[in-house]
Formats: sequence, C-alpha cells, structure tokens
Amino acid sequence: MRFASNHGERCSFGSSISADVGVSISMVRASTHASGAEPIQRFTHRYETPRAEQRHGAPLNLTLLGPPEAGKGTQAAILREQFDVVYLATGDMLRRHRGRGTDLGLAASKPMHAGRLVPDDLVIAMVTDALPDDSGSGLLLDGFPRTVAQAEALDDLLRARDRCLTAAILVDVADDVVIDRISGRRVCPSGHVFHVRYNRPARESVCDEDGAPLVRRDDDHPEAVRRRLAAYHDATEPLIARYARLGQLLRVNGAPSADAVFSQIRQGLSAMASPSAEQQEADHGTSSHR
Ligand SMILES: Nc1ncnc2c1ncn2[C@@H]1O[C@H](COP(=O)(O)OP(=O)(O)O)[C@@H](O)[C@H]1O
Repeated sequence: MRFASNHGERCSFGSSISADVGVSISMVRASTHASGAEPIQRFTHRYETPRAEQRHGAPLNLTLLGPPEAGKGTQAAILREQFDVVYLATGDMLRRHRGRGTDLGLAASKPMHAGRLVPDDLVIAMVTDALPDDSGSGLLLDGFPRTVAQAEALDDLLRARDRCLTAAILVDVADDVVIDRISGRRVCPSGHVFHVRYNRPARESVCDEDGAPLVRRDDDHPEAVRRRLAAYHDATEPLIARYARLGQLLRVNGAPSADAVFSQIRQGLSAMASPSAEQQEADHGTSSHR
C-alpha cells in the first residue's frame, strides 16, 4: 500500500493495518512513566496482533496534531502499545530540559509558562538531535510539527532517512471542550496526570502513583491556556490544510471516549492503507518510500 509523501508520491505502508481488525479497549487506570515520556495511560485491550502485522509492512511514521488537551497523549499511549514506534513528545522533552536547567530549558521556560510556542530553531534542533537514524518499525511524534517551518523540517528529516509521513492524525476537539478539560487537569511533580472529574485520584489532590500532591501544570492557568489555543489556531491549524492537500491528513473526532477515538484512528489508517481504485490509478507510476 502507498501513502502520499510530501512530493505527491505515495508513502509505502505495506499491509500494516487491516481494515477488519476488531478494536476493544477499556482504560483501567492512569498512569506510568515510560522512559522520558509523558506518563502513559494503561489499557487492557483485545486486539489482533498489529505489531506482528506491522513487521510485515513498512514503518509507520505518524504525527499527532490537535489543540492542547485534545487527548493526543492518550492516543499516543495506545499507539505505542499497539505499534513498534519510537515516540517523541516535544512538550515532554522541553519540560525535561526545563527540569534539568539546560540552556534549551532556560530558553524554553518563559514561552512555555506564557503559553507561547518555543522558537522553531530551538525545537527543530532538539528534534533533529533526538530523531534516531533508524527508528525501527516506525515513528510517533506528539506535538511536532506545530508550525509550517517545523513541518518542512520534518519532511527533510524523514527524507534524509528515506522515509515519509504515513499520516498526520488530527485529534479534533472544540475550544470549549479544551477549556473544560484543562481547567480540571491536575499533575504531580513527576508528571502523572489526573482530572478532577474524568480521572479522579483515589484521595483528593494526592497522586495515586507516588503520593505526591497534585497541582495545576504551570501552563494550565487561564491566560496561558488562551494563548496556547491562539497559538494552535494561528500556527498549527495551517498544517491541517497542508496535510489534507498532500493526502496525509487523518482527522478524528477527539470528543468521545479514548477507545472510540482510537477506533477512528485505526479505521482511518486502514482506509488510508487501502486506497480506492481511483487513487491507485492516480498513483500509478509513482515511486514508493518507506
Ligand atoms: N513543536 C513545538 N514547537 C514550539 N513549542 C512547543 C512545541 N512542542 C511543545 N512546545 C511548548 O511546550 C508547551 C507544552 O506542550 P505540550 O506538552 O505538547 O502541551 P499541550 O499540547 O497541552 O499544549 C507548548 O505550549 C509550547 O510552549
């Protein structure tokens, strides 16, 4: 199967996802830390064996787009459990730099606290450093790209690795839902995430995982949330049209439950892996990439 690359070619995807694979997930609890990554939700699930399927196909190179609190991190956790992908979340990476007090962390601190984007050159350099030359079966980016300049840099980074983007997954959520979700989000110092209504800790304001006090993330205050949403609409939304034009956009409704959102992602990837006869004809004669 082939997917659109940034040159209008199709990005080869093998038979990684089959449309008839059933999906059943139930979230049991938050959350644990993967090495250096956003705390992930743990899920029980019944699946066919997509990892095995993936082994027979080409690598998945995915990015998650969407406003703050759209549920990108939750979907990333499921995708990481289901597929063999290297995971890079730029928000987490930047928070770790801040925590360690690196030069990048110091430079990122002010814009992050204010809800503004960190300058492109800093973020692109950070991702360039972190992106492995060979990311095995695939790559999952969360929070990158966020600007057209970052999207162009990503195209170059993938091309240099003889790859192209399989899909940009847009987890679409309305602003009022974002504001409602963020207003109730609470985190502990090690990053475990709870919500005062949707994911309550057993003891109020205390982390179930390590007993630490739960607080608001420092960029979850109303003014920063307003700016983060503005940054999303101004800088990141133009990417939606770009990826749609390139046939790489997979838009899902982020409002329902996590399993319902993932089900849309899975079906969308299946549909992209099985292009219509018309599309195949249009692709005829174009080269494929990993
Ligand atoms: N690709 C990026 N470009 C610029 N700034 C970024 C990028 N990724 C993360 N950041 C900074 O980190 C902050 C937190 O990002 P993230 O953890 O992805 O949270 P959210 O999706 O909830 O806004 C952003 O508001 C921004 O300041």
